[in-house]
Amino acid sequence: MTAGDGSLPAGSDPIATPAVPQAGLLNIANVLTVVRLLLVPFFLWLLFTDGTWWRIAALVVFGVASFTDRVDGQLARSRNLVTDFGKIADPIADKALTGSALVGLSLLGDLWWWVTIVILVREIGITLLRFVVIRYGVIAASRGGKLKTMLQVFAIGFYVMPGPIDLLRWVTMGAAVIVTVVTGLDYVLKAWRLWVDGRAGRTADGR
Ligand SMILES: O=P(O)(O)OC[C@H](O)CO
Repeated sequence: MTAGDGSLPAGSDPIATPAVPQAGLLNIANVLTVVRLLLVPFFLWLLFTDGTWWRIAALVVFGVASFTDRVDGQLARSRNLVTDFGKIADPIADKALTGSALVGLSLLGDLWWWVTIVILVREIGITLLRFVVIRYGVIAASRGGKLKTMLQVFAIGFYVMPGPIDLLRWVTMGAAVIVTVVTGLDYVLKAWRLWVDGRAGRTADGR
């Protein structure tokens, strides 16, 4: 979505009124989203390299990439830099980062596969569901969805972090899985309501 269409209000002086700034594709929020995507293969390379210091390096890269997720959203909203590209690329970049980390950890034997599969099914399923109901409305990220992302990031961080912190790993990942499933079901309910209301609206219009 652009910041505006750049047109001037009726009757306004085109010389005295400054042009409405438009959010270009190449803005700081989108650049951070792309940086996050580019960090994914670098993170995986570090994760699969044997040794404690490589693990710490992977943790740092994962932390930086996750931090860009917080910053780009805030910048986009506060500086009116929301674009269609950002709306689509931002959640994809989030899910590429957490999804690849989960698959990487399971491939290394550090994380149970069922955890990775449950989270991936929810994330991919809800992303597809959003596209299916888009003609009836947008299912925006809920507070629960944001909490879910935060819990996933901390849980993955603890799994990447070297050291005897298994209890911390299990507790945070357990919480992440529960919130992931519950928010997924909540989105399914929202999608169902949108679908039913949308179809009812279309029938009432006679279309
Ligand atoms: O649960 P979702 O799919 O709405 O994702 C939430 C976002 O990652 C929050 O930034």
